[in-house]
Amino acid sequence: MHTLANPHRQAYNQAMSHYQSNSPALWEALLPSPHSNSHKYSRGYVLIQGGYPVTGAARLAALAAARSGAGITAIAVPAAALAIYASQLLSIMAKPYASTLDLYALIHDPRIGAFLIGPGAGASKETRETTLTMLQTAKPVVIDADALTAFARKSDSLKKAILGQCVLTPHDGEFEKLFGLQPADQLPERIAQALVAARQTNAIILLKGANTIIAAPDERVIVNERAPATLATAGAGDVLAGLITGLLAQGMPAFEAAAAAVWLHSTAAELHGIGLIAEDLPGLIPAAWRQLTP
Ligand SMILES: NC(=O)C1=CN([C@@H]2O[C@H](COP(=O)(O)OP(=O)(O)OC[C@H]3O[C@@H](n4cnc5c(N)ncnc54)[C@H](O)[C@@H]3O)[C@@H](O)[C@H]2O)[C@@H](O)CC1
Ligand SMILES: Nc1ncnc2c1ncn2[C@@H]1O[C@H](COP(=O)(O)OP(=O)(O)O)[C@@H](O)[C@H]1O
Repeated sequence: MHTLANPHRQAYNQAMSHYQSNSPALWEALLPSPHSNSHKYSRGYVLIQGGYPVTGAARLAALAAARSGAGITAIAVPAAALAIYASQLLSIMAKPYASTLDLYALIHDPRIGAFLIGPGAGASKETRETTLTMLQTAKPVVIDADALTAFARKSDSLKKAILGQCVLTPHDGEFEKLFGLQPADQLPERIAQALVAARQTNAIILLKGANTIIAAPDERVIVNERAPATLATAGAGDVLAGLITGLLAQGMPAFEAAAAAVWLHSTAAELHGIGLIAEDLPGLIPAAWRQLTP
């Protein structure tokens, strides 16, 4: 039995033999594109849990989801925070909820294609329960930031709850809190740990860093080695989470959606160059997309 702390030699070998460097050839054919008969709902509806008092993170994620081509992006916001969210959103909708029941009613809208929870959500019991409610729909769910921390050392309960496609997007600190193990520095060990975590949770593990590892429960691994260090800036991870969710809502499979999002994110940062802040990234996603073969 492989464990995160002690991945078996076989897991190392698998890691190194399976690992592919991120490139459009691996996922380009699965990217969504609009059709002449598309309408906004058919292009994918993203629902993001918005937090309070940390409100910027969900808005950054929402901008990225919308720029990925999702037809509708909405943020479920606590009623007390509606004015804050609405004051800086135009095409993105803020959907207020006054109670947990209201929030769960928003989550059960049959038109929703994918969920994101975590950016600015607060690492609380409420966040954990909302995550479980999203997972119960069996629709794709991206679990990021505080929603990962809300399951600190509870990755078993997460596994039991994952019914559909799910992407977990930890940085090293979040990986450690969730799985109780600090990711290794060396790439082979990191890949092996991400693979074991993917198998243990039955989710895609996207372990962020200078090299980002995307590992699937069925042993597939992609490593993104081309991210510029300017991405080490507050909110860049929130943008990435929104981008993945937007691609999932448009029907892209989770492993490829994660790899494509990481590639677009790196390319957007490269196009900007020095002085990048997270706000710059969503607007550069279309230019990054245009770098792909038409
Ligand atoms: N504009 C905004 O509203 C922003 C909100 N954010 C939100 O702020 C909350 C806290 O996010 P944090 O990422 O600070 O999470 P945490 O506060 O949970 O974890 C950060 C801790 O993990 C440690 N750590 C270890 N390896 C790390 C790594 N590779 N990268 C980052 N930290 C590492 C750090 O030393 C730090 O103590 C989240 O809800 C997040 O979404 C941030 O994303 C930044 C932008
Ligand atoms: N040194 C680095 N070089 C390249 N990319 C990096 C580096 N450090 C972090 N990144 C990327 O920047 C993003 C940071 O995300 P995250 O740590 O979640 O930040 P935040 O929570 O502030 O949004 C991730 O996509 C990560 O892969």
